[in-house]
Amino acid sequence: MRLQLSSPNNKKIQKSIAITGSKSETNRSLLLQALFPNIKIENLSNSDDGEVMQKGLTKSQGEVDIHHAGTAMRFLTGYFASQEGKEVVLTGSQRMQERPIKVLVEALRSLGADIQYVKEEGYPPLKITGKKLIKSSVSLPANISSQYISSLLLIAPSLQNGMELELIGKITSVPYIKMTLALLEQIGVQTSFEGNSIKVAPKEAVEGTTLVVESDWSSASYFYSIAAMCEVGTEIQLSSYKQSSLQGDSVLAKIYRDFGVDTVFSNNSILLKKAREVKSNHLEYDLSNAPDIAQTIAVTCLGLGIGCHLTGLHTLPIKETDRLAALQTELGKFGATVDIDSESLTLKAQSQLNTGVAVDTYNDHRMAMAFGPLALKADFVVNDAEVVSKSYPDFWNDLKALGFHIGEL
Ligand SMILES: O=C(O)C1=C[C@@H](OP(=O)(O)O)[C@@H](O)[C@H](O)C1
Ligand SMILES: C=C(OP(=O)(O)O)C(=O)O
Repeated sequence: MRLQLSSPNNKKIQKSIAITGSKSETNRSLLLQALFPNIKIENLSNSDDGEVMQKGLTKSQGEVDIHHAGTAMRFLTGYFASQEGKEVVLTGSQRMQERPIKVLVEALRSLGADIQYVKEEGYPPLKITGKKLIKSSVSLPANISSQYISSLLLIAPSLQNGMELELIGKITSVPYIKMTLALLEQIGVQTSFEGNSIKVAPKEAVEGTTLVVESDWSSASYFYSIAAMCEVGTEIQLSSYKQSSLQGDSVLAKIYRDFGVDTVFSNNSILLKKAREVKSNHLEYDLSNAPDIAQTIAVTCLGLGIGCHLTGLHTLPIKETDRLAALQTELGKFGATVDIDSESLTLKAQSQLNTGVAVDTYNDHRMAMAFGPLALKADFVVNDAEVVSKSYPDFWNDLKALGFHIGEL
């Protein structure tokens, strides 16, 4: 699906949008529910990633295909490895077969798991023969993906002795690890995280608990970007959010103050208010704790003619696409000068945007969604726009509700 995007007629937007549940909280909660059936979940994500996770958890034999969902791939690897009697081949899209999983496989093997590579060593698909895992101590590198750590933590309470993890090297995407631990605490599991050591106590059963999934903060980022590019006086209300979030991307409320957007928390929602014009012409952020909002911020800067230097982006090359390369190419189509290295991106401030651009999305929902708000500044085309369903299927409809002109080509 190719979409032609152009700006709303009125750039002082006043609207409310309900956003689907966090895919990260959803996929953790679903796994915990599979282990402890007394758990109930509210505000589940309607995303593709949530759906493949839900479906995957119902299988005990044969092939389980999780498409592009990194969390489902990593979390189900730990789950199936620890389920005696289940035997599956866990696979995903072509891109998923290029996203590394060796660190997790080695860690699980050291706990006694039986996992074989079906094709290339270190990458999905995986043949997993579930076993009762007896050991409880494991150490693993922590600088590649926090999802490996969360995968282990999620099964930890179901092991007879719980788990002790030693994290090696600099820990990346830390808020996602803390989110996993917080959800374990919510179901009554004892955990501790000190320095590079995490401990999780075993738990035989969980009393009836309801996990209420907060809406997705990474999805909210696109509305922060819209508010930033709109006229002063714009107010966009998003639900359901809370001030003490488990999601690291809630740092958006702080970051977007630099773009003139204030956040007011009230009654389970946030109000994004474009309160003032931006004064800076260069901004710098370390996003190692919030990698999923890097694309949004880079595009906001482009739209506002602000230069930026974004660091802590070492995980971007192994996400849905190589996001550093993809950003350089697609920002470049609008005339931007972008330098990248293995962990950073630098965008030069510029005031003019090229027209007649078609943005490619590389099977990456965030490439499509990050560029969407830029229609406030220039008309352009988005290729393969349906990719948004990975985390936010209603994205284009919600943009239409804000007044964006969106037509299928
Ligand atoms: O645990 C999670 O839910 C996630 C962790 C992050 O991945 P990395 O830890 O690989 O950076 C993030 O990018 C991803 O969208 C979701
Ligand atoms: C990196 C992402 O997803 P995952 O790793 O779960 O595929 C994302 O949603 O930006």
